Amino acid sequence: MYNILVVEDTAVVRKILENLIGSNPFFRCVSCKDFASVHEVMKQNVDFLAAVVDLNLPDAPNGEVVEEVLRHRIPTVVLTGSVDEPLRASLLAQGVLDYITKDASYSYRQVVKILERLRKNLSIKVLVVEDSLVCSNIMCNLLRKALIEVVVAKNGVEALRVLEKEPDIKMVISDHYMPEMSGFELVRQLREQPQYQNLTIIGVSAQGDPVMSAKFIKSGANDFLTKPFYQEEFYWRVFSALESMEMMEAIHKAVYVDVLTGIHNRRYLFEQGEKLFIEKHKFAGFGVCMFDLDEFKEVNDSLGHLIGDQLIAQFAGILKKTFADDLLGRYGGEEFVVISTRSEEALRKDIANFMYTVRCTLFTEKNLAMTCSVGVCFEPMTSLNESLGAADAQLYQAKAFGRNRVEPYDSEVA
Ligand SMILES: Nc1nc2c(ncn2[C@@H]2O[C@H](COP(=O)(O)OP(=O)(O)OP(=O)(O)O)[C@@H](O)[C@H]2O)c(=O)[nH]1
Repeated sequence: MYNILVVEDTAVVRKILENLIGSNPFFRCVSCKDFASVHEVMKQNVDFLAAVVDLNLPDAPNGEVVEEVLRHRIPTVVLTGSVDEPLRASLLAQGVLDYITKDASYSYRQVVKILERLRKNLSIKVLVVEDSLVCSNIMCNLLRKALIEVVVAKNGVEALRVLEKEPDIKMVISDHYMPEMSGFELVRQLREQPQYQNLTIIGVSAQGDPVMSAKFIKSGANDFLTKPFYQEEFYWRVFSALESMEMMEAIHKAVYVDVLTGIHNRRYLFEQGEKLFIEKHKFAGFGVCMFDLDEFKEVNDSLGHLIGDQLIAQFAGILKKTFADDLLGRYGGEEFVVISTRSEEALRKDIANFMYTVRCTLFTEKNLAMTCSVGVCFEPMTSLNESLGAADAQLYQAKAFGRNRVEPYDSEVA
């Protein structure tokens, strides 16, 4: 739960903000109606994710509250009746994150949108690639003020090294003119590699070359910024690129992830499995394993489907942990498939470990002892479907031979 400080003297506006912010399950609203109460709250050393403050309060008519909140290093969004250029410049110079005019109900939803963005930013890491220290510092400070973690590189070569070391970087903001490797070249090289297809890239360059933005976007960047830029433009371009990225992640999850277990679904398994099958000659091996819980129907029938669901999810969790380096998916109800490109020996060892773990585990709150059967196909086949069919036939054998075993029978994995 994140605390949000709301400072607003008009009761109606305060109520609207309290309702909008309070209806977000991640936020707890702490509201103050005047400057005096802000002082009191500040004495309590509460951690605030952000503050939404009215510029003019009866006991602080000249924006003193903004200064006070910023002094406590709280990211601040200012609410104001109107804003002209001198006010805008002075607010931004003070270090305000953004300002919103109270002219429509949309404004208040925009406030919540910014707060929600700040919350999500806590788990975002951005790489800034820029050879000019001044420009790099401007961008880094803006990103940090919006609670984004920042790493820096001075050119494209360094950026590639950083990205390899820190795979959790979600976005790259890159200048073009840099020694050793330019921004275009960096974008081009990144887009050639499969692991960087979903990386969000914003190109940056100074005015002067009118086709620079087109060149950046054609090389694979998602957006472009011309230096010098306004703080607002920087933030809204970065934020909207992050939102597009998150939307794509959500769509990907809806299409490819099984809701109950959180592991990949059958669609993903087949799509990725086909790719691996085509390239199987490049790998140490190609094994297809089919896992099925034994006498699982009995659990549903005696304890209900909710316990059955918990059991399936727990079972999938053990699979995920054991076969972390392989392609794993939920094939059907309580059937799971692992497609491995590791050596047969390595895969056999992990199947044996998995069987051991399942036998030692007590499942769900009912402490159920369960077993599973496994069908494995290590043989080279002419298609993925044929490999899956062979593994399925072996699974059938494992069930027929009494369950709780691996087929083809092997003393090491049984
Ligand atoms: N709770 C729950 N049950 C599921 C789900 N998907 C499939 N099932 C149930 O899984 C059970 C599978 O039963 P069977 O195919 O007879 O297999 P089994 O009882 O495990 O017996 P063997 O496989 O022969 O050892 C059925 O009762 C399905 O309704 C699910 O998502 N949640």
